Amino acid sequence: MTKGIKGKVVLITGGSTGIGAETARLLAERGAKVAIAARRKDRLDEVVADIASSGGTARSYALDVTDKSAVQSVVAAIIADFGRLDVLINNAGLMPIRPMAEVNTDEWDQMIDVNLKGTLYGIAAALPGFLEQGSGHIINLSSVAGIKVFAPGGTVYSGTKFAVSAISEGLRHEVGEKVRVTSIDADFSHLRQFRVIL
Ligand SMILES: NC(=O)C1=CN([C@@H]2O[C@H](COP(=O)(O)OP(=O)(O)OC[C@H]3O[C@@H](n4cnc5c(N)ncnc54)[C@H](OP(=O)(O)O)[C@@H]3O)[C@@H](O)[C@H]2O)C=CC1
Ligand SMILES: CC(=O)[C@H](N)C(=O)O
Repeated sequence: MTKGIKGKVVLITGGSTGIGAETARLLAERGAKVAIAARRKDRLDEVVADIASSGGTARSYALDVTDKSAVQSVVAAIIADFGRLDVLINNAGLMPIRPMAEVNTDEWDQMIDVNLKGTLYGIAAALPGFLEQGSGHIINLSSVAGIKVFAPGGTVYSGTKFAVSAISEGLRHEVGEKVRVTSIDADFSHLRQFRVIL
């Protein structure tokens, strides 16, 4: 892979809002060809229109990252549309804040499905192609909550982010000679849209 982001094809999951959408705008401004994927196609299309009006290249793909075969299909569609994939940013994630004592197993499932399994499905869809082409970069959004447990309230969220950090480190050990693996321990961003606030 040549150095620099210009001309690279980058898939950003959770690109409809927040950090994903802003990253898409920034990378497109720097010359990347950006593919953004999330459930809300209308929001994705607004980001794509924004990028296009500034002269950048972007396409949107409706995607629920909890659907393993849909993640595979979107990666295949991006390769068909752009000719290749160079970078995967596993950004889709959610952080409902709630004490464990409330035992909201639906939210626990959601965080595990999106933050953890969604990240793994992204890796599963992109890694074989990256290994075959001998290059690629997988960037996983972890968190400071993946280093220090964010409790009370963010215990399960932290659990998913500890797992994302562990998987990133293990993946780097296993494939790091061919594929770059980065885990971003992001701190609080004003972009977060809190879905559940105590
Ligand atoms: N903001 C912060 O302070 C920090 C954030 N992070 C991490 O950064 C990432 C982005 O956070 P942030 O920008 O704040 O979050 P937002 O809530 O603003 O955006 C989350 C994105 O994920 C998408 N998403 C949620 N569920 C799914 C799903 N099932 N399939 C596909 N896409 C999905 C949403 O799109 P849609 O609803 O359209 O599907 C949206 O685009 C997360 O992984 C978060 O944990 C880490 C540390 C700090
Ligand atoms: C625990 C936090 O608020 C962290 N910044 C995150 O959003 O992951």
